[in-house]
Amino acid sequence: MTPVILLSGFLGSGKTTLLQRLLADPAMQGAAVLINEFGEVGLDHHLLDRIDDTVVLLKSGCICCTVRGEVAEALGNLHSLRARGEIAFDRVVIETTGLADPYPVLQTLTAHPVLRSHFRNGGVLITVDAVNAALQVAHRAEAVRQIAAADRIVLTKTDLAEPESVAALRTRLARLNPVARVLSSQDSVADILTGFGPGVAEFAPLAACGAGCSDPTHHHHDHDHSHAHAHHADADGTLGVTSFSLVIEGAIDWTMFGTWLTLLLHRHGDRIFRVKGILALEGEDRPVAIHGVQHLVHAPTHMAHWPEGPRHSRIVFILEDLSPDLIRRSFAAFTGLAAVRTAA
Ligand SMILES: Nc1nc2c(ncn2[C@@H]2O[C@H](COP(=O)(O)OP(=O)(O)OP(=O)(O)O)[C@@H](O)[C@H]2O)c(=O)[nH]1
Repeated sequence: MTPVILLSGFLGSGKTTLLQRLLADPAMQGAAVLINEFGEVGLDHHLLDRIDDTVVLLKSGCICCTVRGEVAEALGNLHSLRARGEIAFDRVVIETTGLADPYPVLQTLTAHPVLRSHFRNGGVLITVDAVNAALQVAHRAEAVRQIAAADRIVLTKTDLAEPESVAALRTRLARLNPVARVLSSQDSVADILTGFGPGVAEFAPLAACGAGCSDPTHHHHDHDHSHAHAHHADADGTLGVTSFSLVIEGAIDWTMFGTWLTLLLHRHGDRIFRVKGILALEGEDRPVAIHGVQHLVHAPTHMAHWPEGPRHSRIVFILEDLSPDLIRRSFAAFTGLAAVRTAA
């Protein structure tokens, strides 16, 4: 039975960064990877820098409400390819969207008539952002569900947070999920992986079930249903959580862009869960990856090379109750650049 590790954690909490580290470890050389992102434009597979037949990008959408079938299909395909000797893998890592409830994905594994005889739950690894988690846990049930479903929690960005707030977060996490082991992204991959992969026990019983309960034994259809709709713009005009992207032709001036992004997140960060993008910057041959999470702007990083296709800047936003138009207008007014295309 091939173990399936579920890697989840709220938007921007460091899943792809951790995955990249894990995949570089010899113990994970044989891992196949499924990536699911919220929104129309997937960037994570580019940011991961590993492209082969064992990396599968699932179609956009929320893994917990729309693409369960796709997870099953993708796992089924991987299994068939391996059975025919076309690829090899000894475990699978699924990186879910930051808004996913891990439980339905695990349910897919254990309930599917075919998959259940080839794959097993290899553990739930959750990244928790030490800078933003307090806000996320207070306002987003998904963040609580992910923590409650964890076998192991990796605290990220402890290097950017005050020690007292990290200590308070650890106390909060222990209350939400007393059985998960909590490590930090500063820990070695060996420590993070110990107890993971083949041979791991089935996932631990959950404690501390409240509003964000993800205990399988407490899971009801009604709960699942309302949760699914909470991700999307409501029919009555309430915006809800929306995703859109800006595509910009031509090189961007970094100083101007950085100032715009900082001001935008300063003003609206509570309602901007995530900004990430690949930028074509003036004077740079290589693309630059940018990340923002709520009020936090991360240092930009150079990517190794451009992904295939036109070398346009692409910036993805995930917003709550904020109009994409506001972002578009603000971007155009500040930078003087109009997006050539936007996807809602
Ligand atoms: N300083 C610091 N930055 C980190 C750490 N972990 C992640 N980051 C940064 O956080 C930003 C977001 O990281 P990602 O790995 O893309 O987060 P993600 O959870 O995959 O994001 P989504 O898939 O959009 O939900 C990037 O700029 C990372 O470099 C950490 O431990 N310390």
